[in-house]
Amino acid sequence: MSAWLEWTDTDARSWIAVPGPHDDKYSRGVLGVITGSVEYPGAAILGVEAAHRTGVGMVRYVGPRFVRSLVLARRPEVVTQPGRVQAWLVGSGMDAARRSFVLVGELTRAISSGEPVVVDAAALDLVAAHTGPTIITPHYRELASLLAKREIDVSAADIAADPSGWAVRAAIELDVVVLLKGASTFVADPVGQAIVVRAGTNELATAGTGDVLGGILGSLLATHASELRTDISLLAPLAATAALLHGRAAERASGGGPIAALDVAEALPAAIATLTGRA
Ligand SMILES: NC(=O)C1=CN([C@@H]2O[C@H](COP(=O)(O)OP(=O)(O)OC[C@H]3O[C@@H](n4cnc5c(N)ncnc54)[C@H](O)[C@@H]3O)[C@@H](O)[C@H]2O)[C@@H](O)CC1
Ligand SMILES: Nc1ncnc2c1ncn2[C@@H]1O[C@H](COP(=O)(O)OP(=O)(O)O)[C@@H](O)[C@H]1O
Repeated sequence: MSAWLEWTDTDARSWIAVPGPHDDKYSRGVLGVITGSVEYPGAAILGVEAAHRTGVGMVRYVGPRFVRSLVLARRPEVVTQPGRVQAWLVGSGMDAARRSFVLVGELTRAISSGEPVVVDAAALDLVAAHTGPTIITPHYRELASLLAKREIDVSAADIAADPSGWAVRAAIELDVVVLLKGASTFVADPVGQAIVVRAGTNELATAGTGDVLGGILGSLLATHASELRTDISLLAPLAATAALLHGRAAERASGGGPIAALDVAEALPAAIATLTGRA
């Protein structure tokens, strides 16, 4: 039985990298992104927007060609040339049933690159290829189908009834950090770290907010890539920090009213300024 640490603003503060005078775009970290598809291009835009607004040296978007032009139309600062990256975000906004052979190869190469990686949505079934620091970001249905592929008979309803227990079980079973999404977010790693994040608003129950979370987390991994190389235990607090930041940005965007996912991404800079005491 894990003892769950409730993550606070004070905990999260020190996990957000603030650039200094000696930083440049490469020293801050480059996030490689393979997300979006003809079916779900918006997920790529949401993740890229959130990554930029969390603070990162560069976003290198190398997802499907059709999506690149849409991402560039929204964010001209995105680089679409392949090249070195310090972390990856893969899988949001894709349909596993429609992945091409080439795309599966690209996703697998990123997951097995040894760099820190966030594996979301339609790349979850490829997670066994991981070789470096890896976080998966399923919701209940996604975790249920991922575990079913490993012959663990569990439904989304079972996971909803015991999300903390299933987060721990999945982290051990898959040997990765699990960030299990829901009204509360449970982060578990294979060696017993267990963190719950309750920041946010129920208004987050709207399409695309998970894609925004992926971008936030990718950004935090890219900006901590050198520390992660020597200490994989940093993944869980970074994941919890991403969820807390996501929640605080959502509260700010909502102000008590409804939100759309892009509003959450746009509220990130102000949420970070407050959290890091620079507001
Ligand atoms: N703007 C975008 O491009 C967005 C893209 N998204 C992407 O969409 C893909 C699928 O994500 P999901 O979380 O939906 O995947 P899930 O596989 O969890 O959900 C799909 C299932 O939801 C159920 N469902 C569909 N419509 C329903 C309805 N009207 N009422 C009740 N149940 C219904 C069906 O059983 C369906 O098989 C992911 O790749 C995700 O990243 C989502 O994040 C939403 C926003
Ligand atoms: N009722 C809720 N209250 C608070 N947060 C929620 C609620 N429902 C979902 N969330 C959060 O919203 C996000 C939804 O992500 P996800 O299910 O992947 O949606 P999408 O695939 O549409 O992006 C997650 O961060 C999750 O923790």
